[in-house]
Amino acid sequence: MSTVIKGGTIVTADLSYQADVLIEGDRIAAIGADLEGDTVLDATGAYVMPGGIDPHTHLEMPFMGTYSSDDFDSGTRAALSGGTTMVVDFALPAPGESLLDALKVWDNKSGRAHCDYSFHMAVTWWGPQVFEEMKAVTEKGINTFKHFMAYKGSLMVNDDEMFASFRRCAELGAIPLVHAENGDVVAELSARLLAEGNTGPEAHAYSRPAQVEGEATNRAIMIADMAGAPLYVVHVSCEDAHEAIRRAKMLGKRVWGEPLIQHLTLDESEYFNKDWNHAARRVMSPPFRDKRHQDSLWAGLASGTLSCVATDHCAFTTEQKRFGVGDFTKIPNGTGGLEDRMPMLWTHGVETGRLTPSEFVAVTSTNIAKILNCYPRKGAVLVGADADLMVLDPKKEKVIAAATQQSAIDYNVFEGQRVRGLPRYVLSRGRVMVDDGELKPKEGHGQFVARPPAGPVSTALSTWKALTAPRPVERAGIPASGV
Ligand SMILES: NC(=O)NCCC(=O)O
Ligand SMILES: [Zn+2]
Ligand SMILES: [Zn+2]
Repeated sequence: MSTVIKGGTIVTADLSYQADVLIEGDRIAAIGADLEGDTVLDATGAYVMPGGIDPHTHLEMPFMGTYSSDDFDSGTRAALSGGTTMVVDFALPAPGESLLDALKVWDNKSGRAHCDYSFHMAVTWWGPQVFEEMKAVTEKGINTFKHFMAYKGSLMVNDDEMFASFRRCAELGAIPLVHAENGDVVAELSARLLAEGNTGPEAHAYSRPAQVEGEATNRAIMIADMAGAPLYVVHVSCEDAHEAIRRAKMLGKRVWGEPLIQHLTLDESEYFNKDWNHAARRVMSPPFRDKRHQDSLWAGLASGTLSCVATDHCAFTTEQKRFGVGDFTKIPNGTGGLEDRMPMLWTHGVETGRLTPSEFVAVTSTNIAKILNCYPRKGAVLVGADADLMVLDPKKEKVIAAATQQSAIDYNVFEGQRVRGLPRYVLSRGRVMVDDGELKPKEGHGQFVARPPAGPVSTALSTWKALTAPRPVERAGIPASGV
């Protein structure tokens, strides 16, 4: 059985051109004019592009006394319905737990996935066992390790632990990721705000000013540089963090920054809404910022100083959010966005002229596939690549509404937004998952995508670090051993 996508404009991270795409089995078999196949998908007037890759999701994640409500079933249905064909979730060992045991738990959960997926491994504690197991984790096809610099008392790791883990990443050809907020300062500010009677969701934003993110981002960059590892900074929300990344990049450091669609399009005024539920539903870390910070993020995407747009999809129901009535520090942190990332970015990015269609492809798919070392299997429209594709109809539009979403929660932070540029078709390894706008999911279709270590950037950086490493100066008559 073959499928041909006919009459569309192929958009990749560097080119736009007219051609048909022939798919045989899981893969793209040919790209060219007048191709024939058993099934024909009409892409006239539409763009054929790599399916989105969301590098930052938390599906069924144990967090703040509960579990995020979207699992690999509802979460990947939401992904596909918005044109995302691969998600990368975080395996999260409890402090003291084996990394390999945590991986088994995530393997079990992901059996329900409708689209392909991979994992990052979180480093939530440090010791010889973690050091050893990191190697085994990379051998299982996970080349990224996440570190929380916030959430003091639960997931947070300290600088010495981060330095040790980053060094291990460098040795293994892996990439450390950081949630960059100064957890000590956040804990202090939170306690003070509560003591002063600031208990509502707006205090969440006050407790995490841009400085806590800027400081932690810069600290992580410097620690990674000293450890000889590249660095990926998740959910960059502000100019302070972007500035640190931009500066590091200009100095030749290997750093990537990931803004979220939420921070690009929603602002801090949400936290001052008189409706407690409205404000609490938007509580996430880092919090939403103001227009100056949003402009900085958009500029970063256009200029290339920021690399990928993610969602950090971590969805909690209103009932779960209400755990924090009377104490904002107990509101589960997280928002949804998997279904909305691509249409929101197309609408607010491409339709406004902030991004070109090729830049849209780069920041939603191709850049992250390269960083995670699964390109060109993913993130490409090339012969031999997985047929993970979206046919985006620039004229198709809808109004975002919780009532019609795939996500299991009872609201949507983008409720009421009119978006254009919706999927006409979405294919996951050749299977049509969205057919003329209608979702046709298949539970269990998703497969794990193994991502080997020692990608090109890690290899180049370790070569450079070896070349510039400290070495003794040989001096006549002075033995190196001091004897
Ligand atoms: N971002 C957020 O508030 N929740 C999910 C966990 C994390 O990424 O920090
Ligand atoms: Zn985070
Ligand atoms: Zn996250």
